[in-house]
Amino acid sequence: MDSSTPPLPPLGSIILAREGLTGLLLPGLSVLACLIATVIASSILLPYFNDPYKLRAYPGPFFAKFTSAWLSWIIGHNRWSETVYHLHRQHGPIVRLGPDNVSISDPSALAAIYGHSSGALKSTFYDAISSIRIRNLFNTRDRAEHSRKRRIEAHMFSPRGIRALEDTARVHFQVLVRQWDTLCAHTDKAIRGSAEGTIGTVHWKVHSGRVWFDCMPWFTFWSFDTISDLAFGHPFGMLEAAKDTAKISKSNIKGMQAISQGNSHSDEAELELEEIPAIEMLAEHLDIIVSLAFLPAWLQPIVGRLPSVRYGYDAAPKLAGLAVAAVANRFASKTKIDRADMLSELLRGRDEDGKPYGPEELSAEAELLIIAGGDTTANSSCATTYHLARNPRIRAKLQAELDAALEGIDSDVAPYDAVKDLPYLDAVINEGLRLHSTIGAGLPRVVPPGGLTVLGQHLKEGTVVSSPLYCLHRNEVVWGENAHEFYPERWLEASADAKKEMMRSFAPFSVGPRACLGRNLALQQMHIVLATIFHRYNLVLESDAPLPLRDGFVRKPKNCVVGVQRRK
Ligand code: HEM
Repeated sequence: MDSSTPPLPPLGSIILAREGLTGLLLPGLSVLACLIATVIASSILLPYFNDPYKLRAYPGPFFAKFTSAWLSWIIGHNRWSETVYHLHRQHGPIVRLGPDNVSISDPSALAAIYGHSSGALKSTFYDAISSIRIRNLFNTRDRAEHSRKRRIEAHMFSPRGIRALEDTARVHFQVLVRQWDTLCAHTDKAIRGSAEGTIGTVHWKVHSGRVWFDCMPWFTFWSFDTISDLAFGHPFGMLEAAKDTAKISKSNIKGMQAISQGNSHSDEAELELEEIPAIEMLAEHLDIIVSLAFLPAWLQPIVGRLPSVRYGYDAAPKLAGLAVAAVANRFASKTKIDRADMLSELLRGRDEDGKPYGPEELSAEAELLIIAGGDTTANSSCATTYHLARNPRIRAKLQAELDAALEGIDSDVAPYDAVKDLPYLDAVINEGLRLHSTIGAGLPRVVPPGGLTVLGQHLKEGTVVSSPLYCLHRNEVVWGENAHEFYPERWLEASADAKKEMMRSFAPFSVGPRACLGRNLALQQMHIVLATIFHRYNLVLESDAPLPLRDGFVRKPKNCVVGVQRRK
């Protein structure tokens, strides 16, 4: 043995030392454990017994009485709207969803909670939904800040503003049709009636005289390319590549600097870029932050470190990078500033003091357009397509209407003017929005000082209250026994009184001062895409199974495999 190596201590002394340590550690740990248990117990039990919002009388799940973690758990497991729906069926129109949170499912609740005179503002839930430090139109909770932003942005979403973007949007319908035509051509080339392959990342196969593929990615590629082109003047290029891919700035700090400097040495900002799967990342990110959003703010970043949620939680800077790169490129290229798109409108926008948006605020608003506009339109179009592919009678009736309206029009893409007032197409779109309820959850608001009376119940200031759209859209009292069926005729057959009741319960874009700003654009896009697809192709489902969904803040189809054949 090396003489410099200290001799090993006798075994007995190691045991004694350990016991000494344990003797010291154990009482310390027990005190700490007791302290933690006391803090947790008092933060859960005290509010329950004090009942500061006077919600104890309302029924609901046992754990919801004590902690908002119950609702987080439900959202995290993709069961938000469905769970709240079943709770209302079980308990009636008022259900407690958390220690300070109540859900009211009644048509009168919509105006009372979200209407112009309600006074209820967005809750802290919206603080979690931001990837850029500065707030955007959607997540700002301050009334004055919201009014300022809404004034700046409202006219670009007016019917006239949207019509001005139609030519830009048309290009992406054409690419969608070209890609689907290429897929359909495989049917003729298939040897002994079968073949398979991939285009980009989307798999297809031919059998039974049709080409079969998942149409959900195609709707998202189309919608994200359209909105990125309308918003930034540059599509992501997903449709052409048939792949979920977008370029972002590697460093948002450098991106912001490039925006501030507005360098114009070249046509593009000198930024290091990287490619990300933007749609997948956005979906993961939204799922995670929304499921954590009802937890206390200090707890969210701690839970966000867990390995199972880290990828989605940490995606925020990358998603911000989408907008930062696009805005930086736009600033670099002075020539493109005058292009007719939303970024030009945002750049021109001034508040009443003549102040324009700064670089960070501009990026925050541009990012919002992608997040709010891309996913929602794609999900609504895909869900409506699912119901049409599932119902041959309804599909044939729609196709007869489209054939008559588009006869003699020499265009692969249905012109909006030709399809915007078709009664059956309108009914199909309303029915798709009703039954699917793309945003189906109750949008949380805070009861203002002085309280709020909803459905005869006085709610105390500070209570979080919502009215779930999915439940209102499936209320059998309003929609009848077939409320769960896709039945567009209900919109055409209803008496004037019944229609009035239906409209009181129908709010796919929400109502009041925080209602969807992109409604006109979404409806225009849905009219054109559904008319174009169902006029040109016949679509059927592979199986009659229910549409698989991620049921979070946005109800997103996971996939929708259809068999497609050219009609024209
Ligand atoms: C079918 C498609 C769409 C549906 C179902 C939908 C639904 C909604 C709903 C329910 C809200 C209220 C959210 C809340 O209070 O938390 C909302 C807000 C908003 N939506 Fe949409 N939306 C759609 C498409 C779009 C599009 C295409 C855009 C723009 C590109 C857009 C932009 C916005 C904005 C900016 C807000 C925030 C408005 C504010 O707070 O003042 N939406 N949307």
